[in-house]
Amino acid sequence: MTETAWYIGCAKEDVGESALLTGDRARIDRIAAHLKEPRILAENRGLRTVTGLRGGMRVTATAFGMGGPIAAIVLHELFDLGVRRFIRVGTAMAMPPAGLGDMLLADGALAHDGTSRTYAPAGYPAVADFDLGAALRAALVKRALPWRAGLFGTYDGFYTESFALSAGEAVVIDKVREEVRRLGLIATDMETATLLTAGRVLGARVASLCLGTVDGLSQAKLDADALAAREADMFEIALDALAAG
Ligand SMILES: O=P(O)(O)O[C@H]1O[C@H](CO)[C@@H](O)[C@H]1O
Ligand SMILES: O=c1cc[nH]c(=O)[nH]1
Repeated sequence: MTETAWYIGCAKEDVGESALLTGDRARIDRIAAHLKEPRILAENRGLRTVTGLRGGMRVTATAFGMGGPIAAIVLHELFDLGVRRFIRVGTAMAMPPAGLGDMLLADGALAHDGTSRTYAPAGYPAVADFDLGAALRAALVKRALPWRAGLFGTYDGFYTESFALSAGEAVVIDKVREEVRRLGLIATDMETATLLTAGRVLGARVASLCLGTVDGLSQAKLDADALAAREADMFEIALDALAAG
């Protein structure tokens, strides 16, 4: 009997050597449109996976939902199945000088999450793979799109550390925001540091490219048309980088 990974439900022969990791499961079908001969694989708990071809190379894309714990489970299972290169493609809150609609490339990230600490002690650097980062930079430069590279911050608490729904929450979140600005972080999300850390410790090469969909100061959101257009660019850039790097 073929052995399948516990949560993502895929077997070794289902996956490629490289993978895109993203939050929203609906993105998997949209990523499939950028691949040749895409095959949607098992879906369990909303963890949807597709494998297809890009320039002759087999590429897998899996959606993890939201948050570091489940993102690490997905990366860990794909690693166990033989995947060795990962690019997170997702959305993030952009902090000035980065702005709404910018492509945001993580050189590394502040690991303010809990899951990173289960892979490595505090102080362990969450750093992107150099070659994948260089390939992403080259793919970004080729396109006339606004982009920034720098450090991300990864936080577990969406409504407690990132996005305020009330004036009381805004007071607390403003303190996080002050720290983010003081440290010169260009973006915050919920998984980049987790994936960079877990991947590095396991022996995988990991990078993260996100679209700035929320303005860190005003909490304004990128409109749906711009998001759809930029998301397609982000998939192309990540897939080009995997082909090159
Ligand atoms: O767009 P994705 O990949 O889901 O990433 C971001 O979106 C979710 C929160 O808005 C979190 O998962 C965050 O990191
Ligand atoms: O504001 C945002 C947007 C995307 N992802 C986040 O983690 N925060």
